[in-house]
Amino acid sequence: MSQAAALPPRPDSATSAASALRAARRIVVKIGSSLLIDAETRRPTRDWLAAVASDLAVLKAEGREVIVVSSGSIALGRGRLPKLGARLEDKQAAASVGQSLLMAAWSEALAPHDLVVGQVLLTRDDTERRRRWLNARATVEALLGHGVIPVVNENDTVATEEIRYGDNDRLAARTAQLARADLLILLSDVDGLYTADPRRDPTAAHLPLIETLSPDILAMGGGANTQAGVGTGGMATKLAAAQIARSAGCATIIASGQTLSPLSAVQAGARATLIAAPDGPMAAYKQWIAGSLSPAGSLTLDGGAVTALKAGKSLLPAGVTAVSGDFEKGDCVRLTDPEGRAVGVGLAAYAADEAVRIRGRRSDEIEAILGYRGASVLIHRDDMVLDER
Ligand SMILES: Nc1ncnc2c1ncn2[C@@H]1O[C@H](COP(=O)(O)OP(=O)(O)O)[C@@H](O)[C@H]1O
Ligand SMILES: N[C@@H](CCC(=O)OP(=O)(O)O)C(=O)O
Repeated sequence: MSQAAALPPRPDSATSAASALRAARRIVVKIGSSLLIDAETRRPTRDWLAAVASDLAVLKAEGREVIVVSSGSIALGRGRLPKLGARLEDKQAAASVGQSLLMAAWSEALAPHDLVVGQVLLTRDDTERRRRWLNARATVEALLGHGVIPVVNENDTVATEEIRYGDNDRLAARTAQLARADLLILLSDVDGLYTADPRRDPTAAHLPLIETLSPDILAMGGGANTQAGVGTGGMATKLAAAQIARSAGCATIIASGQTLSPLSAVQAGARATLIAAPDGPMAAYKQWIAGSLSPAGSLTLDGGAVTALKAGKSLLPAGVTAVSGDFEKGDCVRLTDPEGRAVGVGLAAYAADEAVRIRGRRSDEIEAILGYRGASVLIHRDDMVLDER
């Protein structure tokens, strides 16, 4: 078998946001524009930032590693250049100006705690293409290794619609996956998930613990929401993010950022929603597969195979159009769609040279081609972890 990175052992399953936060060792905290930026002045909310910085410093002092995913570049940039219009290049110019203001605000807030920040700007390709993924992961690891707090945002200055994550909830989940964090915290203007939008339905009930992201739960997120013109999230994107995080074995907390020290508040038991990480031997096994640092090769799938995998099927040789790398039977391989986008990873039931010979062929031809009767699938669904999006 090739080098599968051992995931850090996960803490015992937490059943509340407070216990999940107390147990977490690598934490991604996502902070939305509406919390960071005063809607009237369009400047950073400095007192709030200072209080959050103290919270982060406490976590760091406890030996936890923290990554911040911070929105706000576009809103801050627009605050500084109010004449900018609505064209893509205006938004990108706003992001360019605002991103440096954003980093300055974080740097200033964390400096009194002797904490250094490192700017990490990602586009979707950085988490979907293997080489860039490994590169981004190595950078984040190096920053954490030096005690730095990475401050991540989408690279809005160059990202166009086709290559955007689109919202920072998803970006934060991808960051948690990339960094193999055990906890993702989404700070919002609401203290968790309710059975319906609490702004519209006063009878909506708060849900403190979600163990399975069933279609019923996902439907509670409704559509996207935009507050005061400075945000693009909404509950739907938070649930989508939690789903991505879960696929990487990471729990998610949705909590209110509207108090001065939101992280201490959660740790002390403030109301929040915990979306627990998956449990059980299969989840642990899949986590181990997903944590495999260096897949030894890759398989390109046709569109039909991608659809079949998403429907829970195993990968048949017939759906594979190309094989690359030099992997052995049982090695981890990366799966990509016809456009080269990552679909997931899995353990190959055949070595690379055999996979080359049986790709595109029917399962009942395998024996005649290889001269022995092997598995009827190239990757069994139990040996596969798909990227959720
Ligand atoms: N089921 C739900 N539970 C909680 N909030 C919901 C729900 N459905 C919709 N929402 C809305 O989502 C909002 C949070 O999203 P948003 O303000 O876009 O977040 P952020 O700016 O933090 O990314 C809440 O203020 C609430 O009005
Ligand atoms: N990357 C963008 C933020 C996108 C976003 O999702 O914003 P928000 O809903 O405020 O978290 C920016 O920095 O302006």
